[in-house]
Amino acid sequence: MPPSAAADPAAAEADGRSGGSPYAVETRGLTKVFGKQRAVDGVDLRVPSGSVYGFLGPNGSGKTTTIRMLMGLVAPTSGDHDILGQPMPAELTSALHRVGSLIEGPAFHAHLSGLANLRRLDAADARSDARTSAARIGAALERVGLEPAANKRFRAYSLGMKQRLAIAAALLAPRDLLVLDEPTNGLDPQGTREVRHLVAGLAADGITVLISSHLLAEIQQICTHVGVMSAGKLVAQGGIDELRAGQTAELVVHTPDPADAMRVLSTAGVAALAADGEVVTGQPGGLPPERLVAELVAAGVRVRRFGIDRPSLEDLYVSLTGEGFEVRQ
Ligand SMILES: Nc1ncnc2c1ncn2[C@@H]1O[C@H](COP(=O)(O)OP(=O)(O)OP(=O)(O)O)[C@@H](O)[C@H]1O
Repeated sequence: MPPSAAADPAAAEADGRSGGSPYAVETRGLTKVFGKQRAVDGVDLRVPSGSVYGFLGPNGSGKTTTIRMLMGLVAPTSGDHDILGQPMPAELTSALHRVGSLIEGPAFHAHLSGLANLRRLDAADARSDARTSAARIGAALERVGLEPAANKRFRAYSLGMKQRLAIAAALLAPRDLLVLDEPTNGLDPQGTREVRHLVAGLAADGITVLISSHLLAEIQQICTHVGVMSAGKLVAQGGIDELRAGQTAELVVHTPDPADAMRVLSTAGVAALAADGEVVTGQPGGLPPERLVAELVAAGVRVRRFGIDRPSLEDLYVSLTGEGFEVRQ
């Protein structure tokens, strides 16, 4: 099942995965002030159950602080939130045993194998049942594709394998929600692909995933929803298609007759017209593109190139955060 098919809040609500709420995470006015700085400022996060929610924003925009508040690791200055339909922090214990997280990353021992590391972590968890430990560890290793390397020492793992082991540690118990803070940070392209593939698989199993990143390009292929943070505020949030559809399309005409093109296009209802050399841009009105081309040609305008571009999600991200982006596969 693709992630988008899993993102069915109604189904999640009906089967009780989110305690009757359509959201796996919902915050209301979540705020954290450090001294004079509002690191997180009135954030209303809505992570639909079954979604892969990309929590995006430049370094320092408040993602980690938000995630730490979600997981009860730091107290909000104001605001409140529910996790899997349970109010926090009142239901911290009952909600959080269904939530796996990768925030700072568990401390693994370099000289121990992946398997031995997971055994140690499982034994250290007071809630875990020793009788089912071997089966749960085996299942977690299988889920992240590390059984063939289970007996290798941690220090021999690639960066991607190390990160997959950290995700396995978060999966030692059955989870409805997985919260991953910058899981692709510092990974090479291969490691990034491994983590992306793993997250897509978990989403297909019906686990809601909240994944933060400062690089949209790294995670947008697997996200059904995104939220964009900038300077402590959530500046955009929604389904990927919905956000893309909300962007204004731009008409671009390449012509050696820019003045005539602007006159014709203006009459045809194109707004915000501008010319830069032989390139004319504007916001198309109600007329379909073929009519605009016909009007230009009929008026004797020489059209060398004509296009209507919908800005990409990257354009939206850059315009919202003022942040450049690196394209990494
Ligand atoms: N314990 C703290 N004390 C004081 N300031 C803090 C503390 N934790 C975070 N901050 C500040 O709050 C702001 C938001 O930081 P945060 O780590 O949440 O951002 P981020 O988006 O996760 O960025 P990064 O990806 O770099 O971690 C930053 O300016 C940071 O310096």
